[in-house]
Amino acid sequence: MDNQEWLLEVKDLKMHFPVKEGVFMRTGKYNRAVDGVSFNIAPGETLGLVGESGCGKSTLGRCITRLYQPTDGQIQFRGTDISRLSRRELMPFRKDIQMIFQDPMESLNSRHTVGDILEEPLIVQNMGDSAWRQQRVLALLDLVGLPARSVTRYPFEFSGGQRQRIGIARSIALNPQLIVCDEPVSALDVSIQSQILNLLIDLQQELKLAYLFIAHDLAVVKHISDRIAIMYLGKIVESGPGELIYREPQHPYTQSLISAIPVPDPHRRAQRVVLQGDVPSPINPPSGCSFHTRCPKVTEQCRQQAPQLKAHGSDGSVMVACHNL
Ligand SMILES: Nc1ncnc2c1ncn2[C@@H]1O[C@H](COP(=O)(O)OP(=O)(O)OP(=O)(O)O)[C@@H](O)[C@H]1O
Repeated sequence: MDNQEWLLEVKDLKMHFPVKEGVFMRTGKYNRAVDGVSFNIAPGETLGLVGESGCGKSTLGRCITRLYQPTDGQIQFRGTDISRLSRRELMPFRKDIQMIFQDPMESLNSRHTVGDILEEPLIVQNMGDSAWRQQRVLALLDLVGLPARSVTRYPFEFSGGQRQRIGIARSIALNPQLIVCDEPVSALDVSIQSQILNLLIDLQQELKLAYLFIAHDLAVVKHISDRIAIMYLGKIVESGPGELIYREPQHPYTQSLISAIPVPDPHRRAQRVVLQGDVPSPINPPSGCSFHTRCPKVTEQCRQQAPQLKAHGSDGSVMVACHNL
């Protein structure tokens, strides 16, 4: 894949939050929310990023959109490392990388009309005159399946699914190339989830978008992802083509996530991999392989030595970090 032209190349990315403790709120320890993550996304591709709550998915997404300044590592967007650019230097990239949030109510300004919300990014980026922007707002509403009369309404007047459509309309307003979708359907009713997922798939084809699609549930990313990366305690433990990850999960953690997806097949259910204990804290991650405290296949080597991602699977397209393969 060396000749591939990637849209996004993330290299050894780290985001360590200082933990303030004691009466003097001194910083001694760090929360290693993202602890050396590397992956690529091609133009128009969807990478599904899956892991339990607290594994660092949102933090990773916020680093890529540069809501956070990462502690270390690189974020190459179309060949430029944006990980350390200043606010001003980031301006030309802002329109290319957008984010959709889990809770549209929190991310949409409730005191603004939908028209104002959708026009705002166009104004910030100095795009067109007022008449052009009004047309653009109507076109955006049409793209996400909302009626033109929505422009004068406020976010609270819409249902959860409709509000997420507004969030999506805002994210595509500036014709981005990459959208970080941070659990965009997790807060929605199951019946609405597939409508929003289908909308995202349609928009991707129409607008040639690439997605980093974050979810805690493997079932949600199944239909939308070309490739999937599994994250555990700040690190990617397995990544590869979605279909292969579902069919032949290699890492014991991926196997446990796959086996937790309800299937009507009693044979599959019998193979359920149940993990012991809770996810350790990213402030004091375990030595060696950070999954070893919950792994059913743990060995002495796992306790002492952190495994590196290595190529596995029938065609070598799956990367897995496990000593026992
Ligand atoms: N702004 C912040 N300041 C300090 N610590 C943070 C901050 N944001 C996240 N963390 C910590 O970083 C770790 C990873 O959190 P993050 O929200 O990225 O995980 P997540 O996988 O997205 O989980 P969830 O699905 O619950 O949002 C957690 O331990 C969290 O407490």
